[in-house]
Amino acid sequence: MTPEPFGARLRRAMDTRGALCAGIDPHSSLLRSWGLNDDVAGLERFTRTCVEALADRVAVLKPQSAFFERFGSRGLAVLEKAVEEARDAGALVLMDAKRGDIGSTMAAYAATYLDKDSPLFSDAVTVSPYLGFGSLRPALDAAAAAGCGVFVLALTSNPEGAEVQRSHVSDGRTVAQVMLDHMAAENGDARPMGSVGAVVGATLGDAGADLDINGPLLAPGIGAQGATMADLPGVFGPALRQVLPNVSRGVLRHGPDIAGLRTAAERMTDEIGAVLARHP
Ligand SMILES: O=C(O)c1cc(=O)[nH]c(=O)n1[C@@H]1O[C@H](COP(=O)(O)O)[C@@H](O)[C@H]1O
Repeated sequence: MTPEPFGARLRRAMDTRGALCAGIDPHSSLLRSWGLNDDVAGLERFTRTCVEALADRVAVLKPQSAFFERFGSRGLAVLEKAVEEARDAGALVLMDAKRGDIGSTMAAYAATYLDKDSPLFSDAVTVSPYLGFGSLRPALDAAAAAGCGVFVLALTSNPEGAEVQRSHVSDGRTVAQVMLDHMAAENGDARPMGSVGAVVGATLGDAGADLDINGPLLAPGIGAQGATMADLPGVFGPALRQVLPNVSRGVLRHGPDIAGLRTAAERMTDEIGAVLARHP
């Protein structure tokens, strides 16, 4: 049986649970502020609390792989368990791995995150196209076959990204626009939207790019990096309904109290709902 495409699953999750992607980023400073040690036991406790508080209510959970990898195999075991439990509780899991490599190695990354028999099998994964969009082909194909998604970095939230992403290619487009055009071609006219998403920082002020890719637009940068939900219409314009705002530290700093985490996530979800209501 063909699996339901990620774009359709995400659209439903955003429409029913609200458009929020909550990050699970176990920074050592956050572990300490939660009264936990910066060790595997602290990581496990932190992660379990996030999943328990949020997986049954937010549309998407985005664990940042690096914070788990830094503890080696025992950190990865915590991540594997979190992915499984979060998916069981109804959240879509977007693995923030930002992988990008030559095609043959990309196939191994695809097998890691997008093969249903892998212990880290996730609903979607973040990838970097800056080895050339075509290098992502193994991940794009694996995602399509498994009903998964791929979020491709386009215009990142950090100020350093512009020197690469805003530079121009010979036909006058920016590098980021070339990537966005590839994403639009991948998504075609899929309904309700395609499964290839773009990452576009909420911090950008004005994206200055054509974001009409018929796919989701992951918008990190809200909260700790200074952007707010109210900035989203200015950045995304007519593509606002495709936007999936990501908040990590802005929610996590309200832990370890489960109710505190839930209230923070609900407030963020309500804020994006209010922004969408004002910009129908
Ligand atoms: O792909 C991402 O998620 C991402 C892309 C980007 O351009 N900027 C960005 O901040 N992120 C990630 O989004 C999260 C933002 O975290 P907070 O700043 O704590 O909300 C981190 O996990 C980043 O790695």
